[in-house]
Amino acid sequence: MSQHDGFLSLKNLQKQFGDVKAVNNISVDIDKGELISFIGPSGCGKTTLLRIIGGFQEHDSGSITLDNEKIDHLSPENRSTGMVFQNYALFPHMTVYQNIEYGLKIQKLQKSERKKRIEEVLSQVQLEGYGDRKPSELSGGQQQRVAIARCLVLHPKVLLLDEPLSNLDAKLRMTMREEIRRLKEELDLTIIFVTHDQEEALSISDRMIVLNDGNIQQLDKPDLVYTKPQNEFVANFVGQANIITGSVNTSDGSTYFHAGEITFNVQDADPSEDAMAVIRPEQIALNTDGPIRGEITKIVYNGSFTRYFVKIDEFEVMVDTVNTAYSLRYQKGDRVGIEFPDTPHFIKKSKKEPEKLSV
Ligand SMILES: Nc1ncnc2c1ncn2[C@@H]1O[C@H](COP(=O)(O)OP(=O)(O)OP(=O)(O)O)[C@@H](O)[C@H]1O
Repeated sequence: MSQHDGFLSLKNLQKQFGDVKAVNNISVDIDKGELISFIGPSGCGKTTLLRIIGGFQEHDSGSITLDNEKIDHLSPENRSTGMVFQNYALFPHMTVYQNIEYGLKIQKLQKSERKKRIEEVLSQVQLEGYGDRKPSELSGGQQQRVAIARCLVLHPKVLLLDEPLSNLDAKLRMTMREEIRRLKEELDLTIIFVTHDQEEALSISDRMIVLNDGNIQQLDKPDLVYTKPQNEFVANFVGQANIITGSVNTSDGSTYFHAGEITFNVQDADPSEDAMAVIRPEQIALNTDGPIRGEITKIVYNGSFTRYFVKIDEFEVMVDTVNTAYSLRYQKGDRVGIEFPDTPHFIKKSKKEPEKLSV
């Protein structure tokens, strides 16, 4: 094994359905105890990739190793991977206890050992005392915990979660994110977490894999995906971005980026390239007397912050301002000064026109 092989190692995984390359030559090394999310728009291949790892979908080529063992040829039950499905897939006629016991019976564990393990896992997911209930007598969040408990009780090496929180309301989603992080820390679990929700991926992951059309667009820690997106797709899919296209040139030994009235001093850009500056809405400030001026064309109130759309020459930028008791409020039609960050993040201009994405 090379020193780069991870606890879970995916090598050149490939899966094609007809003409669609659902998973296109994906290689990733995942560490033990790491929570890694697969994120991307509908149809980008995240569920297919997860199902391949869990053994529910055959791949065309490539290999998977887990804890130094090649697992490609093993059936799902023999892989030491536990999959939690989006709809939980609990048996409705069985109690919580029986649902969790099911896999242990298949493994032919003795009754006393089963009881010990079930009590332990019910405590881990904070459902002590719920063993006799049927799934229909539980809230969505509690059903989710049972689904996770049913996997954990089998002591999997990797937990595979397919959009696990999508059926829960916004508040419960936040609680369950913390619960999943707590379980990961307490049990040193390795978790793969599929979601299309960028905010969820940013807040729960140790690292995230942004996918599009079966390809990895970026694999990084959440803060780097957000602050240093590798391309226009990532900049648009994870968070909201002002993407300003400009020209790069050199004068007096320094390299500059120009877009209309806006000029940035750029350290690393290649002067021969068209570049794009990626500026998050909260990185721009509005003031009353700055030199770069624009007009407010639209205002969207979001509770904790207000988003202003500001037209400067031929382009428009989004600006988010936190709503404090002291923040200035502007009106539609106001002329304002616009303060850009000193050093925005630059990406190379995409060769093809980006797809329009709804996020
Ligand atoms: N069994 C199948 N037969 C044919 N095509 C499939 C099959 N499963 C997936 N696909 C196609 O493969 C691509 C990736 O699908 P996949 O379900 O992995 O995407 P996803 O990112 O999980 O999407 P979603 O968020 O909508 O679940 C899509 O174009 C999909 O239509």
